Amino acid sequence: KEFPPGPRPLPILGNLLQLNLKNPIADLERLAKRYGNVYSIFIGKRPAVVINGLQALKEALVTKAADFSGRSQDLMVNHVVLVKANAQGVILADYNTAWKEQRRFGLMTLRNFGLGKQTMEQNILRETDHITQLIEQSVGKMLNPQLLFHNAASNIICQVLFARRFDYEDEFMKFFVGLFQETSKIFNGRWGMIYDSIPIVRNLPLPFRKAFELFKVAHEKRLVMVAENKKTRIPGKPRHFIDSYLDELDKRGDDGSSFSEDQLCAFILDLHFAGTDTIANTLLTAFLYLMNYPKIQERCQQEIDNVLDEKKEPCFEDRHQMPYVQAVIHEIQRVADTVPLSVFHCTSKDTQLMGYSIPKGTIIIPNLSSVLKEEGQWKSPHEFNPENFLNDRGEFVKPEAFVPFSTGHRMCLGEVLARMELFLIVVTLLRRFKFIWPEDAGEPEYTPVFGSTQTPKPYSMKVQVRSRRLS
Ligand code: HEM
Repeated sequence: KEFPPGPRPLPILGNLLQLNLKNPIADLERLAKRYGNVYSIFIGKRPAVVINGLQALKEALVTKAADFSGRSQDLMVNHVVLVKANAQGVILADYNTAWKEQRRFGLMTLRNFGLGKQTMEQNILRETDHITQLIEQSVGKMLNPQLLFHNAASNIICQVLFARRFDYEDEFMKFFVGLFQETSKIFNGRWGMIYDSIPIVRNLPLPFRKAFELFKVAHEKRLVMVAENKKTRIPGKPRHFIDSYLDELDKRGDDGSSFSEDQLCAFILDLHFAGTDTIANTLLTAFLYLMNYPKIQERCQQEIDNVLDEKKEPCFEDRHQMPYVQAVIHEIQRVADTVPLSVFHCTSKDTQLMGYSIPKGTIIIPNLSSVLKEEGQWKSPHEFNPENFLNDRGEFVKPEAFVPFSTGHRMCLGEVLARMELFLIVVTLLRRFKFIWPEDAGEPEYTPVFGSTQTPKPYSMKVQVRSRRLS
């Protein structure tokens, strides 16, 4: 059995020059046409296997999850995270007991702080009320929503982590939102690929140093946050994620487990990062499309008005009465393609995939983007069309190829929170406002800016009030 085929690598550079480093998605698609759904590329000297299409993705991440759920430990992103913290958190932790312990704790704590309960919905609605007020102030003017959604998403996850929200002008808020926006474009972007491919350039003063500097400052800020929190904490009475983690640390003492304050700092940065940039970029995509497909926007508004009627605000349960809105939100996530190459995985043992041999330690690139627009899986793979999620009776259905959160053991830990946020924010804003693409804005640009998370190119919107506030 052979290693997957792929373009011939150059010494030292690997396949660096054969990929458009600004946005390699089209090149990865071209290579799949030439070499098939499982092929190899070289990141410098290191082999990586790119997995395309649902069948191969499922075989790797679900059927053979135990072999394919590791994380490479020597990419730029690992070095950046480790620059100060002595721990990898959960996103970058390898597939081992430490990751399992941290992930289980994370899921349980998210549940305790309101997932599936009213508290989380209330937090989301409160933040949505805040952005509603800011949008109201922009009626009749041009509004750039770029920071608005990042600030809102950041505050929602901050409620879980610290039980507090920040003013949008607060330095803490501005620093972290800026950090997420900037570094998410460096990691899988051109400079990240150069760093990963050519080790001798790593100490040069190139743009990737910025990520190291920002993460150093981020770590200092986390330490202050944890220290301040300790002053007011009452053991056994957790108010938020940090308290719960410190309680767990007390309980475990020196039991040799993976729980530590370094881990805590890395974990809260993971959740804050993953919970902000993904949601904000999906919301930016949502309103870009809704403005440019006004009929779809109106149909959503009709359904929302019918279901909510005189109800003051929506709740997550309302989604079951709103199949069209559900279909639209899922279609937005499909075209938003927010995390196109997932987080890279790594094989944890010698294994096989679709008949090929893949040795332990090989970087695995799950090309989620390829599945989200795979022909044969969708009614309209290359168009924005909510029918992709509706059956003949107009009921909401979710095809198996809907994998924006990935699949298998490493699947997104924040999926439920993300779905709740997207539904409550989109429904609340569409109920209250009509969003209009400005006449002088020209043709919309749908191709996003590539990165570990993708962002729509900046745009402005016009807003009209369409319903009164209910009390
Ligand atoms: C639209 C929103 C979101 C999308 C599209 C998304 C997507 C993803 C993807 C593709 C992965 C990688 C999975 C893999 O390695 O196979 C991931 C991992 C992760 N996500 Fe999300 N995510 C979203 C929101 C969130 C939120 C709100 C949180 C925080 C509560 C979060 C926390 C995480 C964490 C902690 C991981 C790492 C899981 C692990 O390695 O075990 N995500 N997400």
